Formats: sequence, structure tokens, C-alpha cells
Amino acid sequence: MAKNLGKKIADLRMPHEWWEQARSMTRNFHMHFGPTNSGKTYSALEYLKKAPKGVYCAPLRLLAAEVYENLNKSGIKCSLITGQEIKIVPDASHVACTIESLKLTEKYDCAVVDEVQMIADESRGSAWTNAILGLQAKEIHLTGEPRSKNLLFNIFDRTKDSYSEYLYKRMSSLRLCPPIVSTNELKPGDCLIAFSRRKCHAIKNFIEKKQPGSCAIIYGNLPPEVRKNQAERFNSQQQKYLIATDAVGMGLNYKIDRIIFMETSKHDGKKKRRLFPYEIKQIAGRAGRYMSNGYVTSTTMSDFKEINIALSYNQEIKIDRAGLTPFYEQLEEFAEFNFSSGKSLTYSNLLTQFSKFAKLENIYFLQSIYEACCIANSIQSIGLSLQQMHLFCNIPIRIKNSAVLKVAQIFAGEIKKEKEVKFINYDDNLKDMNLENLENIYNLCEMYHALSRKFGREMFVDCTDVRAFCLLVSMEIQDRLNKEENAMLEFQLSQN
Ligand SMILES: Nc1ncnc2c1ncn2[C@@H]1O[C@H](COP(=O)(O)OP(=O)(O)OP(=O)(O)O)[C@@H](O)[C@H]1O
Ligand SMILES: [Mg+2]
Repeated sequence: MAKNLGKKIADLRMPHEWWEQARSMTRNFHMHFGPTNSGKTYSALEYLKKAPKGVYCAPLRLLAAEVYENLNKSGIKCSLITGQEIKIVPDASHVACTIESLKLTEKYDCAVVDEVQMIADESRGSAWTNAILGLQAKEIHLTGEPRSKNLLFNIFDRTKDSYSEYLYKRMSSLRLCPPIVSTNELKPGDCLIAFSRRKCHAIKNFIEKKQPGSCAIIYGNLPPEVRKNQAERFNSQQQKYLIATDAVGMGLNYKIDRIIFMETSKHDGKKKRRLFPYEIKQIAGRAGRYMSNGYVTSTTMSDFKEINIALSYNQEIKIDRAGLTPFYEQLEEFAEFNFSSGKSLTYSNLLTQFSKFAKLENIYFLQSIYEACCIANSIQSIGLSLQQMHLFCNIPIRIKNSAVLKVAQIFAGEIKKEKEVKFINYDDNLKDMNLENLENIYNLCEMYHALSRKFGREMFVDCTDVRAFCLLVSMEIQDRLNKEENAMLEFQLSQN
């Protein structure tokens, strides 16, 4: 019997009914669909700028910051809110935020939700779902890949919102050209794509043996401000080439003339797999700028064939489900009912049981609990309450980084003791650390900030110092990248 009721309580059907305020409004959706670099975000922002009060929701901190700067430059007062930083502009009419920091209790005249296909992301999709279901705005602009169209129609059927659709085409052509076989064929404006941090560094080192200081580099683990710096150095032609992972596929604007795929398969956390055609298209689409053509190629014939097929492929897998995640109250209710018999209940066990019993409509999936369970397991012994665990385990931290998990345990211990949480004291001189350690320390700073947002700055007392330290760390990383000091890394490329 408990099991049946358990099922009932883990009922995640009709999530549109969770958002009463939004349901009581007349909302009009404007969907801007098209390939990379076709002007979708640009157009949506033009609408946003005209609204008396508006919000822009970005998939990445850097994009939120870019719109924040863009709006303020155009004379529209705009604040910035992300998991890491808050910049409140007095009397601001607009907000640029990361989608996870969107305030759904606020009313807006106009909202822009960028990169809407992320609604299907295994670990972040629910932030887009919540935005689409819960935004209290009369006019909502969604930008992204047309693959998400049918799913959105299905959602609007339920929410009873009206919608219109705008289709975009690339403003310049994208041409496939024959593979390159030697670094002598590289030209300024080239962007070389590989799928691991290690490979990117190997390529940078290989090229810089002959052409010192010629490469900017971008990958996911670099602090956003370093990525921005690298993009600026490349865009201003201070550095001729850009070496990047697929982190380049979404985000800042780059002045890339040609994309060169060094590989067309990547490790996706579970296994090595070939890129999907839409992934190749998204990265390749980065070549070319407003009104200037782009080129794409590879270094092997087999990758060339793969890209050729991908570029003309039009049977893309449709996105048919949106991510969903329970509120804490739903988890709590489920826990109270099913585990009231005094059995000890861990947070990861609660998530696992909930996901086993959860009932969802077929247009939704339960967002991955993997990362939250990893964090939960590593801090389980500390004995935080379920609510504290919920706050702690849902911050975006890099679970693959064992240093981050170790420090997470220390922070959790301080929270348990209701003590002020101080940042770890790094006596080591940053100059003596290797690049990877610097990146790890930056991750720790990010975790500290994310926790301070959840548990309050009264407890996380070092926020101001950590922000300053964070900047020092990213400046040090930047220096290392720009001074080509990574000579110890293996020069793998020549063997490949
Ligand atoms: N009408 C326009 N006038 C001037 N510049 C434009 C115009 N439309 C787009 N651009 C510029 O073209 C570039 C690409 O536009 P945008 O970022 O809007 O593309 P997108 O379709 O959103 O691409 P992505 O899929 O990568 O997000 C940007 O630098 C943008 O400022
Ligand atoms: Mg865009």
C-alpha cells in the first residue's frame, strides 16, 4: 500500500499546473529557429530592447554577461544575475541571467530564452522547462534548433499559450573544403577542434613549436573570463589560431573563417562515440561571420566524409522530451510517506527511490540524478538534514574532480557544525602550481560561490576575498596560456 501511495506522491504529471500565475496569463511565444550564426539571438534581443521590462536567460554565464554589457551599452539599464556573480544596476529595467538564476516569481513584459534545445539536456534541461512553463511574461522569445519544435508545440498545447514561428537561414554560406595535411596550410582565422583538454594543449604546443604564441585556446574547464580573454585575443588577431573543444559550439561570437576538425568522435563521459550530425553542424556553423563565408574541413579523409554527410543531413533526431526535476517539497512529501517508519534515509536513496516511482507524461523525462547522488554519497557521513542535502547536492560542481569532492566534505562539515565556512587557505604560491591545479582551484572558488548563494553569505563569510582570489587564479591561468608555458605536455599530434 505504501508503494502505491508512494507512486501517487511521486506524481510529476501536468507540471504546467505547478505554475498558477503563468497559467492565469495570456502569453505569446515567438520561436526563432535556425542554424548556428543565423541571427536568432540578435533578433530576439531587438524585441527585448524595446520592452519596458525584460529578462534574458542564457545557457552560460558568459552569454549572460555579453547581453548585460550589450544592453547597458545601448542605454538600457540591465542587471546581471548568475550563480557566481550578481551585478545590480540601480533602477534597471532589464535583467540578464543564467537560466538557473531566473526569478520565476517576477513579472516581465518580454523574456528571451536562448538555446531552447537545451531543454533536452540530461542534467540541466529542467531549467528550460521551468522557464517555459513558469515565466510570467506576455511576450516570450525562444531561440534554438528547429529539432525542438514539436516538443514545444506539445507543451503549448497543455499551457494553452499562443505561438508563432520564425525561420532563419545562415547569413553567409558554409563550404566544405579538402582536408589539410600539414600545419603549413594553416591560415589566420582557423579554428582547430579536438575533444579533450589534453588534445587541445597538445595541438597548441605542436603548432607553437614552429609559430610561438600563435594559438588561443578554449575548453570547458577554463574560467569564463579566461575563455573570454582567449576569444578576444583570437578575434583581434593577436593570436592567429584558435584551438577549441566543442565548448566553442555555443557561446561567444568568434571571428572564425575556417573550422578544422582534428577528430569527429568524442568521449561523452560514458564512452567514445561519433559526433551526431547536428553536433558537427553546430560546431561547423561557427565558421563565417555576419555576411562573410565560412569554411570547414578536417585532417583526414574519413573525417572529411563524416562532415560531408553531416552537413547535408536533414533527418536530425527530433527532441521529443523535456527535462523535469521535483521541487524539494515533492521529495519531502515522498520521503515522509514512504520512509516514516524510522528507517534511515539517505538523500541519494531518496532520489533513487523517487526516480523509480516517478510518473511523468511522455513529453517529459526525469532529469539525471547522477551528479546529485555523487555529491550526496561523498558528503553522506557528515549528517546534514535532507533539506541541506538538497541545497548542497544540486549545485553545479565538477564531480569528476576529486579535489572538489574532498573540499565539499570540509564545507559540508562546517555547515553541519553551523560554523562560518571559510575558504581553504592556499599558502602555496599560485606561480608554483601547474595549470591543471590552477583550474582545479578555480573550480573550488566556483563551488564556494555556488554554496554561498544557497546557504547565505552570512555563513560563507569569505565571498569577497574568494572573488578577488578567483580573479588572481584566472589571471594566472591566462598568463600561462599566453606565455606558452605548457611545454611539458606530450606532443601527441605528430603521432596521430
Ligand atoms: N541584423 C543584423 N545586423 C548586424 N549583425 C547581425 C545581425 N544579425 C546577426 N548579426 C550578427 O551575426 C552574428 C550571429 O548572430 P547570432 O548570435 O544572433 O546568431 P544565432 O543564430 O543566435 O547563433 P547561435 O546558434 O550560435 O546562437 C552576431 O555577431 C550578430 O551580432
Ligand atoms: Mg544565439
